[in-house]
Amino acid sequence: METKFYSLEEVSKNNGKNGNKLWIIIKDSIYDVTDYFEEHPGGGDLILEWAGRNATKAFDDAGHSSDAKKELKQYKIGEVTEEDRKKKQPKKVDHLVEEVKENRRSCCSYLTCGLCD
Ligand code: HEM
Repeated sequence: METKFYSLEEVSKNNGKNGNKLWIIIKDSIYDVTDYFEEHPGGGDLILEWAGRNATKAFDDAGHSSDAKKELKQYKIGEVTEEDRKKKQPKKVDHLVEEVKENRRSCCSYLTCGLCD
């Protein structure tokens, strides 16, 4: 079967919301996990969090078994266009908020280091 190519923008529309499909990207391949995510042994939320986005790192970090990697293959529907493979996907806002909170915390600990009572 011929490989279908989708842009990151098209993938991002398939975010599982408002009746849209739920697609995720793992290593430039696109997977339609609409009918799978609720059966996911690690819980549906873990997959939902990556809906319409690149889940490669999360998938690898979870240390999936070879069976899990085999299972993944059956959901493949296409690949990211050559053009878009080089593009970085925008970070999720939640992550940025967390980063800001972290920075603020280290700022506060600096101010309350005990030297300026
Ligand atoms: C279609 C995509 C995915 C498939 C087919 C899949 C499959 C599986 C399978 C079969 C397991 C059971 C353990 C194993 O065999 O490794 C598992 C566990 C797990 N998965 Fe996934 N997974 C997918 C996506 C993801 C994503 C995107 C994440 C992101 C964080 C994730 C996180 C985890 C975690 C943390 C566990 C461990 C759960 C536990 O042991 O309690 N998975 N997954």
